[in-house]
Amino acid sequence: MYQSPRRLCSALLQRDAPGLRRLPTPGLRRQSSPPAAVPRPAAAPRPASPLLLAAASAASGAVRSCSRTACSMGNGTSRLYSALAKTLNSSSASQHPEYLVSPDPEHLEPIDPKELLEECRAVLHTRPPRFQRDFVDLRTDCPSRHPPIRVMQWNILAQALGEGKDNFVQCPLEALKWEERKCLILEEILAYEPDILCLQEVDHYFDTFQPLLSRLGYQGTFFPKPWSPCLDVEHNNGPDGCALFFLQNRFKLVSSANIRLTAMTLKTNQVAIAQTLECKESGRQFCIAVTHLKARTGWERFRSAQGCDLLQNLQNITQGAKIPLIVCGDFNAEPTEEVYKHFASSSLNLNSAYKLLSADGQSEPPYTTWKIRTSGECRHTLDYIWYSKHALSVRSALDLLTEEQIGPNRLPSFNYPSDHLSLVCDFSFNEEPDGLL
Ligand SMILES: NC(=O)C1=CN([C@@H]2O[C@H](COP(=O)(O)OP(=O)(O)OC[C@H]3O[C@@H](n4cnc5c(N)ncnc54)[C@H](OP(=O)(O)O)[C@@H]3O)[C@@H](O)[C@H]2O)C=CC1
Ligand SMILES: [Mg+2]
Repeated sequence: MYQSPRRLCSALLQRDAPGLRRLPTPGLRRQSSPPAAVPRPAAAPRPASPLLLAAASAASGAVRSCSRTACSMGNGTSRLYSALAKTLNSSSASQHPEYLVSPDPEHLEPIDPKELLEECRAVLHTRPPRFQRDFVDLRTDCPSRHPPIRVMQWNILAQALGEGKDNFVQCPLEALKWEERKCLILEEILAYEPDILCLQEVDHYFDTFQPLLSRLGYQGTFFPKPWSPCLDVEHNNGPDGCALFFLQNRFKLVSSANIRLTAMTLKTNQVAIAQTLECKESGRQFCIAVTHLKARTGWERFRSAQGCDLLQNLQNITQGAKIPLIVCGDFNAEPTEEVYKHFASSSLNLNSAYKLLSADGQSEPPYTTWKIRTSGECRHTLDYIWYSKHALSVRSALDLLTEEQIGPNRLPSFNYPSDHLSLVCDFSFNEEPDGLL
């Protein structure tokens, strides 16, 4: 049985990365006696229109050519609102066919994460406080010489699906307003400072996540679903898909593959991104992948086939497990499903990181998504972070929200932006991986 973890630690505080840029998150770090919720400090009121007007030019591309001289550092608020404000109507990814191409980071002015956080808080000042979650210390005996790699897995809920298709009957539409919900998503990312961010249901890549996260030092890749259901929603913002971001000061991109998953040799509507990264501190390479498998009951065999295809692709990329692997995803499958069993028994020697939060290390958490649809309450474990169990160790994992925190109306809510919880783990390389990875 899954039990509440006991070994709590403040991994946000412990996770030092000497010589590396860490994203400071004042006010979000743990206190010695953690409250159930993290209050947002009094925030400045939203700036007047001139700042929002400045946003238009930034998000429409001017930001890329805005030199330090032209945008003085003194006007940080203006620059941040420029980045935050929704000004682009990126109506479809067809406007941006080069999914792999990120703007040259040298042409993007860096954002101070603290300032971005303050901007988010200013937008969110009428919302209830965000929930407190703790990292659970899972450290094994073998200390690592290098700072851990923090990986975040999150189905952030596509804006078009949340407003148009998902039928979250207990969630008021007001709670889903993009201008505020995007700040809740950004706040969550800024709170946990992931080195690698694996997202599903991203339908605001080009106008929100790519420009902002690249200015925070991330390199991003987006692969939309070929027939995204978002496109059926009126006033959609383009297709949803998977996105993968990594911190450029920690990793070098070695190779990248956008994979359209097949099932029984047929091309499907589900995708994955797999990248080989090299750690700049240790020189060690590993593969990181993100996917979102087919949803809904009745599609179990289809998901299983998609999982087999993904495993085969990953086998090829890792040259039969010669480099370690981390696979993040919304698998849309409970641990009882065939696709889960394929991953658990694969020759790639994978383990599911969140099992380590259970007392016996063998049980998945009771839920990673919890929502109420017209059909009733849906509480499921669908999201996973798989890792090469011989080559990598999980040093800590972020605990899930409790039922009490989630509340009677479940997710999404005014406090939490998605129907899926984020999963966050700290990994380290084992110094001497035993035998085959
Ligand atoms: N124009 C065309 O020719 C085509 C259009 N399509 C469109 O795509 C859709 C199917 O695409 P596909 O990729 O297979 O989608 P999926 O069945 O995988 O689901 C799409 C999204 O719906 C969410 N979802 C899951 N269960 C429910 C539910 N009970 N009610 C509402 N939403 C739910 C899922 O969220 P989560 O993962 O969080 O559970 C997921 O993000 C079609 O319905 C159609 O709209 C598809 C093919 C061709
Ligand atoms: Mg969904």
